[in-house]
Amino acid sequence: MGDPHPKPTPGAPHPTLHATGLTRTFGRPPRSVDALGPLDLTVAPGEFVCLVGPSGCGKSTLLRIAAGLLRPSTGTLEIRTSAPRPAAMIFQDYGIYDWKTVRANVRFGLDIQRVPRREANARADGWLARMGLADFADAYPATLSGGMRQRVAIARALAVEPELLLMDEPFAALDAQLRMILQDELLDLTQTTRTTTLFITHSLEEAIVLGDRVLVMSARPGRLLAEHRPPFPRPRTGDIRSAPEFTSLKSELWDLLRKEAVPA
Ligand SMILES: Nc1ncnc2c1ncn2[C@@H]1O[C@H](COP(=O)(O)OP(=O)(O)OP(=O)(O)O)[C@@H](O)[C@H]1O
Repeated sequence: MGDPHPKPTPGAPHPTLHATGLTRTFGRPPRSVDALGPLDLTVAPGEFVCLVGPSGCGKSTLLRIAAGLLRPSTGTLEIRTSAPRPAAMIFQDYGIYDWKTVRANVRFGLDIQRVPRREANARADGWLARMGLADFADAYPATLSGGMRQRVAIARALAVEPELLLMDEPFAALDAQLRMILQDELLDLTQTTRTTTLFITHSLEEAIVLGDRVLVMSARPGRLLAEHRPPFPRPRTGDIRSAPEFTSLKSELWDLLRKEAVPA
């Protein structure tokens, strides 16, 4: 495996994430499972890339490799950052700590980075305010709704000002209405911060609303089948959901996905 965090060449333009010939197999023959690839992927700085694909096609595997939680079987995945800023990952199960207050949860990554407490609290409070959670800084997560907990997880990930945001179905467990609200919030946030994002979802609507590019993966082992650029200029808002181009792109993507989703 290549060094996932190589030193950038000064002044050289570079993609933030670059995967080449990436594969991952789990287990040993005869019981091995080819989960992913081969797959080549480049995500440019500031780009928001959405990945859709049938269940079990290796999406989470790709994200875990990108997060440095899993090694590829072959190929390389490089993440180039211009500053020692981390990649932040949000899983669909939120991963927030019930025994910490909301503020302490949001401050978590900053504490690891040894940001002084006063500054860390101020940054955490700033993100809580942006996520509409200012009044809940001293509350414990158990007292929050699912959507509020998810916003805490997003605030925690963004508080470290990651150069790369890795999101694995972050809104999957939410009801449709809340999901739409959080999509719009994320759209607004990432268009302001220009955070490079790799976002996994089962929802084609979500992918089209959020993505500069929507990549469609094949059934396992997941390879890239197609790439679409939703034809909506930025900054965009959730209003694009009612555009005719939105509906036609959605049905085009669904046609592709339906062929892959049918079990062999
Ligand atoms: N640790 C593991 N050991 C063995 N097999 C694994 C492991 N992790 C994933 N797999 C297998 O690899 C394949 C891809 O899994 P992965 O979770 O990446 O898919 P996915 O596209 O994220 O699925 P979903 O959309 O259902 O969340 C699946 O067949 C899964 O069973």
